[in-house]
Order: sequence, then C-alpha cells, then structure tokens
Amino acid sequence: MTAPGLVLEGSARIGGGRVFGPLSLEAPAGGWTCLLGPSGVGKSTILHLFAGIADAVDLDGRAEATDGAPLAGRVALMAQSDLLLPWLDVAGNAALGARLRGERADPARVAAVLDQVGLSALAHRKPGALSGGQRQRAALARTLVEDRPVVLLDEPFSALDAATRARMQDLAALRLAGRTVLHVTHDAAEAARLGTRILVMTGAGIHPVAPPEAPAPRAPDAPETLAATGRLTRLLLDGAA
Ligand SMILES: Nc1ncnc2c1ncn2[C@@H]1O[C@H](COP(=O)(O)OP(=O)(O)OP(=O)(O)O)[C@@H](O)[C@H]1O
Repeated sequence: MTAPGLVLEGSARIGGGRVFGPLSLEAPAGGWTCLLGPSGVGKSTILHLFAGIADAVDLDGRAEATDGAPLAGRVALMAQSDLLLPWLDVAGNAALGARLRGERADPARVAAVLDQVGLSALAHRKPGALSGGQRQRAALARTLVEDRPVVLLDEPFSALDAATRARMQDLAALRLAGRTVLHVTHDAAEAARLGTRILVMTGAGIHPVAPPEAPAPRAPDAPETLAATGRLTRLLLDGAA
C-alpha cells in the first residue's frame, strides 16, 4: 500500500455561486497536512472533492492523486458529522465500510481499534445512547478500521475533552503514519502538534505556514508547539494576510 500525494488546482462553484478559487493545494505523499481557515471558505468541499462525494460541486480544475491512479477505493473520509447509523451498535458502525462493500471486517481488528479509542465497554451500545465525544470516537474508529492509504479528516477531534483529544491525536498519528492525511481543523494547537505541512486557506488562496521542526506528534506543551500555535493563531486573526 503506497500512499499517493494529493493535488487540487482550480475553482469550485455550487449552483453557480463561487465557493473557492482559483487556488492550488498539495498534500505530500505519506505526510500529514493540516488545513485551517475561516468558516465557509471551502475546506470541507475540498475533502469532498478528493473523496468523490462532491456531486453538487462544479470544479473547474482537478482534484486527484499525484500517482495518476484513481482515488476511488483508496480514501477514507471522516466527515464533520459522524454519520453513524442509528440502528447499528458501535462495533457495527466501526465495521460499516466493509459491510457496505459486502465484506466482513476483521472482528479482531475492530475490537483492537475500539479498545484504542476507549470504546470497548460501549461496543454494543447504539449511537443514540452515546455522548457527543463518544460518537466522535466511534466515527474515528470506523475511519481507522478502514485502513486506507489516503485519509481525509474533517474536524475529527472537535467534540473531545482536552485530555481525550490529545490521546486521540497521538493515536491517529501513530495509526496513520505513512499514509497521506489531509486534516481540516479549526484548532491551531492541533495543527502545531500534528502537521508535517500546515496550510491556511482564505478567500485569496492557500498559504503554507512552517510547522515546528520536531517530528509529529509533538508534545502539546513543548515550547516550539506553543510558539507555532501562537504564530498560527496570529495569522488566522490577521486573515492570513
Ligand atoms: N450544497 C450546497 N449548496 C450551496 N452552497 C453550499 C453547499 N454546500 C456548501 N455550500 C457553501 O460552500 C461554502 C464552503 O462550504 P464548506 O463546508 O466547504 O466550508 P468550510 O470551510 O468547511 O466551513 P466550516 O469551517 O464552517 O466547516 C460555504 O459558503 C457553504 O455555504
């Protein structure tokens, strides 16, 4: 399983209205790219274009893998809404990708991932009886069970308490090492911890920001993580001018 890079170039419209562009975005093969920017600028739309689910979006340009092969079948998307099926329990939702393909997920793998996200005790509970953070961890488990070379994460840790968030960031960094990750987040500290490439998106385009030099995941309280968080927050406040 070799992870390809991702490239997007061009402009996007929905129903005739401009969403973004023209812009150019690159997510290097095997790297973890964090994408930040104001609400409504088009970050989720970019993930949907790479995931092949942007039916309403008219892209004048290209969103594709750098190896020239189709992305279909090589991408796992963790969407902003958890998209858990209410009639399946946590374990069933974690195994949903395989089920939708008419396959059977490896039960040992599902159990191991549920253990890692701290949901073993809730494996047979339905989503309606979970907290927001538990639901988000169930969706993360489903994404990790998918085992794809390209992983698209849309605010994957936004509902988690600070300690659980840090632990899930570490887990995702470990389990997704070597894959190509494109991660939309509003959390500058998260980008400073995880990004091997950090991009800020504005109406004017995509602006790369230097990540800390230490390998990811970086300690949340390391001076260079805190300094990068501050720089990034200032940039976002100033509109990435
Ligand atoms: N189906 C749709 N029809 C019309 N406009 C849409 C549709 N989906 C998204 N948009 C618009 O496209 C723009 C980009 O939306 P998108 O969800 O990609 O933004 P975002 O940067 O991810 O925002 P957020 O940070 O709030 O999640 C927004 O202005 C949104 O209103």
